[in-house]
Amino acid sequence: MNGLTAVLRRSPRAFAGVVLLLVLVSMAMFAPILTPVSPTSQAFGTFLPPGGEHLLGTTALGQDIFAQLLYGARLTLLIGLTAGLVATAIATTVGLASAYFGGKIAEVLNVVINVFLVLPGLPLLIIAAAFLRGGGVLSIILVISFTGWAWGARVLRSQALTLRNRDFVHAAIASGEGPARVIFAEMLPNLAGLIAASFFGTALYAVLSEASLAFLGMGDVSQVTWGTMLYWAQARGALLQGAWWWVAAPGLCIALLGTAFALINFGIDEVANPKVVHAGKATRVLRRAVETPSTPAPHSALLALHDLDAGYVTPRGKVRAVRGVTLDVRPGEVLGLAGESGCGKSTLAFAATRLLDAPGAVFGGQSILEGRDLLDMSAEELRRVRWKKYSLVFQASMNILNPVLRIREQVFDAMQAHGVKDKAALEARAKDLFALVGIREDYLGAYPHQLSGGMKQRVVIAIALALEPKLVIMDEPTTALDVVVQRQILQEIDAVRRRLGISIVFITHDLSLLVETSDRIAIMYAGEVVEEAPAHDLYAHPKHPYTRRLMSAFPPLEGPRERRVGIPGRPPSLAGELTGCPFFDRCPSRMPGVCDTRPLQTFEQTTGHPVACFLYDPTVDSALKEQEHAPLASD
Ligand SMILES: Nc1ncnc2c1ncn2[C@@H]1O[C@H](COP(=O)(O)OP(=O)(O)OP(=O)(O)O)[C@@H](O)[C@H]1O
Repeated sequence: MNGLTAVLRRSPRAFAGVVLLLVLVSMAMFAPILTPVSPTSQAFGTFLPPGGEHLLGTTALGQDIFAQLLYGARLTLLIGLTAGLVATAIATTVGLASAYFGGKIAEVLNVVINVFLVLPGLPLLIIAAAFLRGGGVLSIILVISFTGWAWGARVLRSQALTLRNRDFVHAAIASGEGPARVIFAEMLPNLAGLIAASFFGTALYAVLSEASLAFLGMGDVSQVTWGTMLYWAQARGALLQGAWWWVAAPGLCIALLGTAFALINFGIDEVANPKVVHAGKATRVLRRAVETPSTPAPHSALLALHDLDAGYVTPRGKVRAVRGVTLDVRPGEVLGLAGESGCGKSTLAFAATRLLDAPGAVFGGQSILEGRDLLDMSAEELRRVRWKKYSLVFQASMNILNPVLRIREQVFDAMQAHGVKDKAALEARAKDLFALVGIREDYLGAYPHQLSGGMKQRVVIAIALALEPKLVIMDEPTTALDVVVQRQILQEIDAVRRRLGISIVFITHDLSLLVETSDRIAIMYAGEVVEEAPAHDLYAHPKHPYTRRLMSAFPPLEGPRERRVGIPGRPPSLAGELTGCPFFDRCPSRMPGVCDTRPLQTFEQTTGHPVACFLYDPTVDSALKEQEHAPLASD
């Protein structure tokens, strides 16, 4: 309704079209009031010209043309609007299904669309009408719908294909929404303008087709429509008899109806705001969650990764971006995950939550959440647990917000997909969540483009928290925002964590930020976790040479400002097998003959502070450990 008001307010053409359509509809509705004469009554003189008793004259059989026009509007409109509706429904279903499902289903549907597109319209219409002759108005509607849906399907499919790849659709799928919900609740509102345009276009086609069929005598000529009026005028030689009014009246009405549809169509095009329809750049915020525990995980870990191996299958072979990672996330803690860009942090997050899409793949290992291996779950089990047990927030995740849905609906969506139906409960929860992440509740009624980046990111965090998952994985959730907003959001995340007692995995390359916000920190390098320790311990006593280097690359939390040094060299390629320590080439403490030849191992000198470095291997000679080396590789 709001959409219609907007179209009418902003487009004079649409306004004119709607007024014209209303006039024609009123003619049909109020026909008995507007004329006392029956359209089939033959009680008058033949071929009487317009004027006097007969406003638009009479036919060869002495019927009143004005009465025929009013009553004829009923069937003509009924056929036009119903056929438009049916054809648009077919076009929308076929177009969206083809875009959503892809693969074999799309191939079959595309063949069907293309076949209907290449079949010549009018002959097909005539053959189909001849086949269904005698079926009355219903058969005419069916014939027109059957021949008129393919163009709309093709246009909708193209637009839906671009939507299908938008992040908010990926996010909706990941958050457990089924195909019907994704198609109808997420994609369809974005296509509303196009669907409406398709409807009016098809309705116009239907009116013209009905007129053509009737004119050719293929329709039900015993009924009064504007088309059959033309048929009888032609059959009785109206123009030869000089009775132009018999042809002009229905002809003009058909033209006016066509104009009304076309004007509305233009108006929708004008108003279908590209900012809204094509809004938003990228977004990568996904929200997900996991199901109930069957057995408690070892070490009471909430999430336990065991020897997780994951990466990408490329034409040149496998990229092993995550290499045998074993890591626990404990209840209620913030686990920070840090490392240089490209070390596999995001791949780890996606693999652990089973969200790694092709060409990504999990090559082995386990990801056990409350006793259940996520990697072993069926799609349905996974759908049930995602978002309810765990959720994810990614960098620029605000782009998962659907640009044409109000924020409220999108916050509700998450909860509704997991069974919360009561409107009052949804509203109350949404308000609570907004208070939690520091947004005024009146923004629930806003559209995403009315919010700043920081607010959108908070909305996404609110959505990720909607079902109070036990674990929220945040992959650079604030990197796209300015420092002040970043800090505020991080403080709020921490407050939420304390209040709800959830665990957070916080991923960033900013180690100093992690030291401030995390309970424990794991350092990743070349796909492996090379050091893991309580945040304060890691800050005060970093053990791995890589961690030390990483630490010195960031400003200290306190004390005078100093020039920071980067880490010379580059990480190794993850495409091949790595022998020994992956940091060997860049390590100032490397021990040739040890670090580059032995399989990497983890040593735990201090409890709770394991480190994958031979400097902590008690079997290695301590004299060897004291040598410093310049890095082999340089930037
Ligand atoms: N689609 C892909 N195909 C092949 N390799 C990929 C693909 N996506 C990522 N990689 C590689 O996987 C490795 C790990 O990437 P990932 O994005 O997980 O790292 P990251 O630590 O999260 O980096 P950043 O901090 O920049 O996001 C990188 O070396 C990257 O080049």
